[in-house]
Amino acid sequence: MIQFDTVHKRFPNGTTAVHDLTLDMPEGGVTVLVGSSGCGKTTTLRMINRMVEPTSGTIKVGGKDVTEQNAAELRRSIGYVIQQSGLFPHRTVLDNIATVPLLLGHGRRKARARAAELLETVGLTAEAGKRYPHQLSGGQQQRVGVARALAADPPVLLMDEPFGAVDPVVRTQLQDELLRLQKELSKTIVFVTHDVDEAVRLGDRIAIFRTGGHLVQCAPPAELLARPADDFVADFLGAERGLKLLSLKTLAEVPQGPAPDGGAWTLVRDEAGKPAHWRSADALELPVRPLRDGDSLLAALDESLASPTGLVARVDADGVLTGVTSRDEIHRHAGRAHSEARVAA
Ligand SMILES: Nc1ncnc2c1ncn2[C@@H]1O[C@H](COP(=O)(O)OP(=O)(O)OP(=O)(O)O)[C@@H](O)[C@H]1O
Repeated sequence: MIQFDTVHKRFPNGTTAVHDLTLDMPEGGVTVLVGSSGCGKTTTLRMINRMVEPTSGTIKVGGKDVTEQNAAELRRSIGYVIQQSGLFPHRTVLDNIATVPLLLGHGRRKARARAAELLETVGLTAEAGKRYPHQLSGGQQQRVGVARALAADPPVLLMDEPFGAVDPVVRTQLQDELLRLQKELSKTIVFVTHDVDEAVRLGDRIAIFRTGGHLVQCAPPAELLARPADDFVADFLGAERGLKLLSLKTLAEVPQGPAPDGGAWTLVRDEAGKPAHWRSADALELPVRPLRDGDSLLAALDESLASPTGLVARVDADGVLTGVTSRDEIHRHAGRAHSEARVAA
């Protein structure tokens, strides 16, 4: 757990970057800091590992006041990932990842073995480990940045716009990877972003700041989307709040029925039982895009609107058809998700 208690940061030039911040960031969870440019997100993050010292107030990590710890040791015990990955250009990828274990006194061999293991964890090949950072794509460099931050197995990970410089497709992949890793590792993560969708996707809690370093609201994404504290938060979350809320719900809770066979549409399957295509009564064939239980209600809504059949084909983890769900059923659940969120908030 990271605890901010009335933390204030005023820089020598008179700028107040963080204004009396009191905020708990739960252990093993992802707390996302969002807000417009200059509202104090990075300063908040950097006070946790003492790259910036607060003017007043206290910050505790795991119950210990950070100012009472040696700053260098503290920094080594907290992973830190930034947008430009911050890799050493003249060291190979493997050596970049091994840096912190080496600093912590692990022998060279052990540090490199750990680095090789982490390469795999973040989805890179052993071959990539032999290259230099400039020989990797932006997305791959970010993966290396994450691997390096994880190298000392720190309980806390600070991530400052880590995926800000990559294209949207790679960004989604990196977010997926982080969610997968987090399921295994349960780190206490503080994540800064400008992107509301990224915040909703990754955050267990989202803290919204406004200029002057004021915290406006901190809540789980569903609560924030259903009940923004004020117009500032509502505007910040954007016009599609309702759709974003559906991105948090999964298709698993929506019932399914048998696939149609012989009416206006037939869902044709291959020998393995996987959906192959839709066939109309007059033999028109259309592609099918099946969804799994873990897909979001938003994806289901999108597919139900896009599919001329008005049906969403559903498959199990192996891609085998389990049934179909109608557009009406999905709409009903979407409406219910909204009313439930409003009541719960
Ligand atoms: N070293 C410094 N000296 C003076 N002012 C600073 C310093 N660092 C940051 N600031 C100011 O403090 C305020 C908060 O900055 P900070 O970088 O924390 O904001 P941010 O929300 O992370 O912004 P961005 O999203 O643009 O990265 C800004 O007005 C910034 O100009």
